[in-house]
Amino acid sequence: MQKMSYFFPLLSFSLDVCVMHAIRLAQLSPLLIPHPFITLWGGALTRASILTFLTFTYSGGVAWMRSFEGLQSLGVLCFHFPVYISLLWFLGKSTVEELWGWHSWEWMLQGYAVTAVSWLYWSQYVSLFFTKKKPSGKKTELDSSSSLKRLMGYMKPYFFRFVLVLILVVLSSYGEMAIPQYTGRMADWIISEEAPDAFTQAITMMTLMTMASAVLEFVCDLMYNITMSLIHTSVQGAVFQAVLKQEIAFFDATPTGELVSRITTDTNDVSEALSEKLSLVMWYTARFGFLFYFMMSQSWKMTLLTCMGLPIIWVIPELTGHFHQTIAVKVQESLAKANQVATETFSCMKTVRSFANEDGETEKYRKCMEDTYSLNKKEAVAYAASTCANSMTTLALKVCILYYGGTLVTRGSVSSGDLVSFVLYELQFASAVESVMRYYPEVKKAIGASEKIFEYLDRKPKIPPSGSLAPENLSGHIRFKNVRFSYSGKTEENNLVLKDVSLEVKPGQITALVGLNRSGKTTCVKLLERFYQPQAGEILLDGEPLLSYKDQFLRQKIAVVSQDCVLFARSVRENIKYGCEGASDKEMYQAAEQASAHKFISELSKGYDTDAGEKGGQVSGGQKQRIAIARALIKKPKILILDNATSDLDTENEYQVHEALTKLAKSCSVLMISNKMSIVEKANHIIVLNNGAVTEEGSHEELMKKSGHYAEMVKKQETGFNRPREEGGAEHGRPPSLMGLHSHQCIYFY
Ligand SMILES: Nc1ncnc2c1ncn2[C@@H]1O[C@H](COP(=O)(O)OP(=O)(O)OP(=O)(O)O)[C@@H](O)[C@H]1O
Repeated sequence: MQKMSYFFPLLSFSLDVCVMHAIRLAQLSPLLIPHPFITLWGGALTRASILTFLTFTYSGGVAWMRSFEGLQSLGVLCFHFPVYISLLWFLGKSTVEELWGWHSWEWMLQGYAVTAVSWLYWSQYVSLFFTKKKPSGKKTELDSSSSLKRLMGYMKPYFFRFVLVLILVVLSSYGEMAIPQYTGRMADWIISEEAPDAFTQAITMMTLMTMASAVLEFVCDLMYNITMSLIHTSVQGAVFQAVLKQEIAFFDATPTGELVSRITTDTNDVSEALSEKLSLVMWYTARFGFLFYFMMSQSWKMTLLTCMGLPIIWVIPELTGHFHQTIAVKVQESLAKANQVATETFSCMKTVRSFANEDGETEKYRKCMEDTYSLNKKEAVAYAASTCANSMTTLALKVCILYYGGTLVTRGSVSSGDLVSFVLYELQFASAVESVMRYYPEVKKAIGASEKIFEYLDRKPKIPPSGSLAPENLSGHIRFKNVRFSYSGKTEENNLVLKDVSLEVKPGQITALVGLNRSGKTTCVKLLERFYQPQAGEILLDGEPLLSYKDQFLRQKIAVVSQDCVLFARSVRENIKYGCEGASDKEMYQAAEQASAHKFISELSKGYDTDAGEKGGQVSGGQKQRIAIARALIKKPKILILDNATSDLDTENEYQVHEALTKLAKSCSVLMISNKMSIVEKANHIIVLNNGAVTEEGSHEELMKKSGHYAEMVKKQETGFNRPREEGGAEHGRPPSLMGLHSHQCIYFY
């Protein structure tokens, strides 16, 4: 079957030759002699039908022939003569020679050459603009077209600027045509020795137009790049905003690096491609248009010859270049092999020496280098051949154009100046077409890449809509009623992090939530902050579902300080006033006093204006926590949550903070998560969480009497089960109320 398909082109060609000869004979019949156009079109139709019939019916046919490209090439082969000859007739040119000679051997082979060139054009270049190489198929096409629409949306506000840019591109490109155009005129002047005015006029026009073109190009580039930077900034801002709106689970699942890369790298890549590459595509397309127009106006025949030659001069160097590339890769591999031998030998030098194998290794290395040398020789030949093919094909096209142009000048069809202009146009034309072909796919790729950015812009955050409640008097009474929750969203018992949790945090009290690690304490806080939604049960605030409150209102009323509290790389003042920029300095000092932070902040080099450093790196852990507590207190919250926020405090500060909390608790609810029993035992109410379920609750004394989980935890601390972190360190300066506490109060539980 495979063999048969090689036979098929030969069969088609033989059949085509027979058909063409049959048409030639038919044309000589008395019936058709007076109607050569009927023979021309009828013959072409017959030829096309027979070849198509063979393509579809012959079982050993080549599949490519049945594809769109195959049928298109067949169409070019059969119909380019009728179209060309009819066009000549339409333009009033003589067609006798063509009408009676189109089926000759010479014309027929020429027809195959034209078909091959047109196929090259299509497959290598034209199809780039439509369907070429789309491995992911339809979706990519759709994606890039919808991305393009979205990008256009961002360009809309600058519509008039873009129109102006386009006008400037067109005008400036037109101005660039002055040099070839007037050089041709000057050549004509030299040959025909016209009046000196013509020369001066040509040189003046050329200078003026070129200067105007350069100025317009400058203005255009400036305007375009500024506009693209504006678009870049607005896209980047929109992506940043869209990312910030996402639910916390999205941030859990998406690595920070990826988020940053989308906002910076991806938007930069797209913007760069659109600023640079799109601008080049615009310029070269405009140049291409003018060059083509001027070339056509000089001589359409020479233009056709140029267009026929261009794919050949691109394809041949591409093929030789490919050969060179393949050998270059082999050279690299061979060098890597030699390097490996050297590295291995040096790293195992002791083994080599002990086996006295220095000569063996040298021989091995020499062999590798010999291989590299022979590949280097091949590479040098391939490089030379590639360079030579490049210049030879360019030269061949130039010679063809000059030869053909010379013939036209001799015949008087074009002037010598026109030929000079044409050659100069042709020089720019080849590079203009090549640049459009090169940069257009890159622009398309960038537009496709913008899809990734729009993915974030389009993403709807999986957060329930904000409620409407924002009562003036919020007491801060929290109730968890049979709350069940899992991070994965799965509701099977073994996936649940919280299992039917019911608890209450009352205003005017300090409530402590304790439990072993990973028992779900922080998860309760995250649910209170509405970072996640419980799968079952409900959370009530002052008797109303948490969801019915306004987002902004809740963020104001609930303040959370966690152990891993983050300070921003800003001044301490900005950190404390974060989110409460309107707060006065007096309020800031008050909050800092309550958090036992005022003294140490005042002692910092620049006081409240000291930079906290990256992630608060300029201050110690305990100081960071106190600043974070001050940041929470300045909000005057109705619910204050301290999630292991006092773990890094020394005893004195811990005492002061606790005093402040006790005062604060009178006007709000304080929920404290801590494994530091010295603090926990002072809470009004203690809730013990074990493996996602509430196992005990009550005051310290009540829980100790129960001898359950809580009592066990206290006992473990007392017996020093866990690593002590601060032994006796608080003796000096310990405040009276903390003096004489049990030993467990100085032991931290992890
Ligand atoms: N973002 C998350 N995605 C998936 N699982 C999580 C996430 N955060 C916490 N978990 C898991 O939920 C469980 C409870 O964690 P949580 O942080 O609420 O416990 P905890 O009692 O506060 O623990 P610790 O005292 O160690 O802070 C743990 O098994 C933890 O691995």
